[in-house]
Amino acid sequence: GSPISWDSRFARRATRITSSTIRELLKMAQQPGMITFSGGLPAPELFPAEAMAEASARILREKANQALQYSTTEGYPALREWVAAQLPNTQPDQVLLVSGSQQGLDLLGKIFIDAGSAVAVESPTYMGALSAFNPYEPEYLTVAMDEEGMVPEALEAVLKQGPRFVYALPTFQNPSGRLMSLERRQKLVELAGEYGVPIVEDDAYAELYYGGQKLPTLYSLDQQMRGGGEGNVVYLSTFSKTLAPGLRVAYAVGPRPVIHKLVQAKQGADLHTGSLNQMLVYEMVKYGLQEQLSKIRETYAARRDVMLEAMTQHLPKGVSWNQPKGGMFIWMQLPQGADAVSLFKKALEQKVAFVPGQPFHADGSGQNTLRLSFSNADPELIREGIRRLGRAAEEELELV
Ligand SMILES: Cc1ncc(COP(=O)(O)O)c(CN[C@@H](CCCC(=O)O)C(=O)O)c1O
Repeated sequence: GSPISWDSRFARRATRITSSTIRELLKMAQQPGMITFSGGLPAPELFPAEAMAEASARILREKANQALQYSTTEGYPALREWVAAQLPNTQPDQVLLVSGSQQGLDLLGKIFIDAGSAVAVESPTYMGALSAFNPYEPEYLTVAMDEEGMVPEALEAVLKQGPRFVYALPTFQNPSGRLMSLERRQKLVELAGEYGVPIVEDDAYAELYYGGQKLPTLYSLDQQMRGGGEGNVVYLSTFSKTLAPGLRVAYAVGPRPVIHKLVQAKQGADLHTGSLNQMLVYEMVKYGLQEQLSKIRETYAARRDVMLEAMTQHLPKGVSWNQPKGGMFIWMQLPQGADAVSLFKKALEQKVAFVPGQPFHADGSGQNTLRLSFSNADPELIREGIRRLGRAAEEELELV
């Protein structure tokens, strides 16, 4: 018979499933000699591999059955308790361990989004969230930001349209690096409460702050505003940026009805998060992560400073960027009219890679923006990579 046209056989939602720009670019950046600032990858030299080797050997010697058998969807009890203890007024039965916060985003899309539902997102926002939500066919309402985060007037105009939830990254936002001010956090929680719109707080970079003190989570501000009780915020965070992303262990915390529904959705997705990996994560965090966290903060802050200095030295005028106080990313704007994808191609010729910014914009804008990750290259590579980027940018901007 005639060859099968699979495209015509896929479900309608499959047409909303496209490849992750970051993952595709990471593949292209595999070329020898390439310096890549693409993925938000932790520095591998900081993985506590030796301690993990000992801990996993001990787990397999002493608790092989629990580590290798099917386990509960909710997650490893001791780790649930540990996570609950990190957040105010939170019980273990409000915690679900997930296979990366990426799975948390997918499950949240699955339980909250119908075809055509309005979903409020920042502009720009984490493209992985858009990839997770897209198959459920939402209509995105984008909320403008300034350096302090979402602009309240823009947020209120969007909340009035009754979105299923607001997806917010208040702490060292991916991709913009922005830190939402306390005042804006309070405003967001108040307005969302007033309009009865749940908040999904993605706090992947909570611990990656370089100087300055931690600001309260939306989750805790919401608790305070309500004087305790179950709030309006589903909180996501992960062990990927502080321990190891390859373990795929993260967590969702929130009101019991939401967590219960997420558990049911997860049962149909992957039954449960890897048993051994959860037990290993618990062994690594039960005595605290302070030593690991201070190593990470010191290393990433230094790499950020080297990149910022090199950018000042090598990038042509007309290019602008932020000074992130934490996280892994520097967010750059080319002059209006310049095209970051065209620059990306010239940069590949110079053997340097980054992530063009348009895929971070749910409304398709952002053609002149790009994201650079500073976490996964040593200072010498960062200087050389930015020198190369400067050459590519000179070429690109001559044409504008
Ligand atoms: C805001 C935000 N939320 C969730 C995730 C996914 O983290 P998990 O490892 O799934 O916990 C991430 C990870 N984003 C990285 C990782 C993607 C890299 C890759 O696809 O390999 C990035 O933006 O480059 C994130 O930034």
